[in-house]
Amino acid sequence: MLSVVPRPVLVRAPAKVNLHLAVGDLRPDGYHELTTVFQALSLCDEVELVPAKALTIKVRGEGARDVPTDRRNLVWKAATRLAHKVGRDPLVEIVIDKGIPVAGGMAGGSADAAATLVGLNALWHLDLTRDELADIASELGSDVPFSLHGGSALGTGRGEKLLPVLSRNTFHWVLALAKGGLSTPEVYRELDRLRGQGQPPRIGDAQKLMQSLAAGDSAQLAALLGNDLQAAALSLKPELRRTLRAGINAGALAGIVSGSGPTCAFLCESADAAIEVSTELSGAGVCRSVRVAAGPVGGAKVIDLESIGRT
Ligand SMILES: C[C@](O)(CO)[C@H](O)COP(=O)(O)OP(=O)(O)OC[C@H]1O[C@@H](n2ccc(N)nc2=O)[C@H](O)[C@@H]1O
Ligand SMILES: Nc1ncnc2c1ncn2[C@@H]1O[C@H](COP(=O)(O)OP(=O)(O)OP(=O)(O)O)[C@@H](O)[C@H]1O
Repeated sequence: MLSVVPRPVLVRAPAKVNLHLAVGDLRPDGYHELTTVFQALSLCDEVELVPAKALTIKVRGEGARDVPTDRRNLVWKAATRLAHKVGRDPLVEIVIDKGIPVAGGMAGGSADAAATLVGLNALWHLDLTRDELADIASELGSDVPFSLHGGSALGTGRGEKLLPVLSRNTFHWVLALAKGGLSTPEVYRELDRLRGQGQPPRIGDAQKLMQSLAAGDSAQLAALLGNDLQAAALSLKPELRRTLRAGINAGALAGIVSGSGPTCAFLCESADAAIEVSTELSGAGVCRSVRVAAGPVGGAKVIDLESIGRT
């Protein structure tokens, strides 16, 4: 008897940078109230899903050795939670190809979780709406809803409540990947500690920044980038100060720690400028490696295998 080989589903999901990350007070549930403006970047993870006899996870690519392949992986949680909701067993092999730095403050695990939700929705023909997927996403992590949403968005609550933000033009970035990662909860704790000592000053509101996005003006946007977690990330990894200085010296319009760090994101005037900055920065010896990226791009989405030459 002929057995039919199941077709895999391939999903691509973007990294994010927080253009504005205003951290409010610590809530009783252990999260901080946020006002953040996210932008999804062309740096991506790819997640391939295929029916299997049991739930298994394989990881390859950027930093794969540091990613667990058991129930600690956010993808495991995404698959089991979705399967439970729809009353089936998560019998699927999931292969994650990492392009997003691990523990880099760019929502790599969240991208994979969002990709898994989108991928299983397709593989199992569930027809769940984006809103239904977003509800499950918010149970998995604060950044997961944005990884689904993509584009540019204003995030409130713990970052999971999203409103789309108008953005004109493409923005060009250089990302400086650090040696080693930072733990997100530790960075938030460090900010609370610094605030307990009366420092550092808080960034203001996001109105002007959103206007600069709507105008598509990168010079204006550069002047308005802000991240309350930056002081905490710099306190835990002081060498990032050199990285931020080196990006500016290399010709970037502005540099910022991405989310909880330690990746530093540099906004550049154009695609050509980003290539020049990346070349100079990689020669400066202030980071593990550099990447060029553009944003905004869309959220987690299924890739047509034929469109990439796979039949
Ligand atoms: C730094 C950011 O990437 C900015 O977008 C996010 O706030 C982090 O989002 P995430 O990695 O999805 O984080 P979660 O998995 O939801 O939370 C991990 C931990 O980070 C801290 N956390 C996270 C989000 C938030 N609004 N306040 C917090 O204090 C909490 O200690 C929490 O236990
Ligand atoms: N699919 C995954 N990819 C990467 N890390 C994962 C994954 N699942 C679990 N982890 C664990 O989570 C930790 C943080 O990973 P991740 O790459 O998501 O951090 P991050 O990009 O800093 O997240 P964020 O920006 O959302 O705070 C890693 O150290 C790793 O052990």
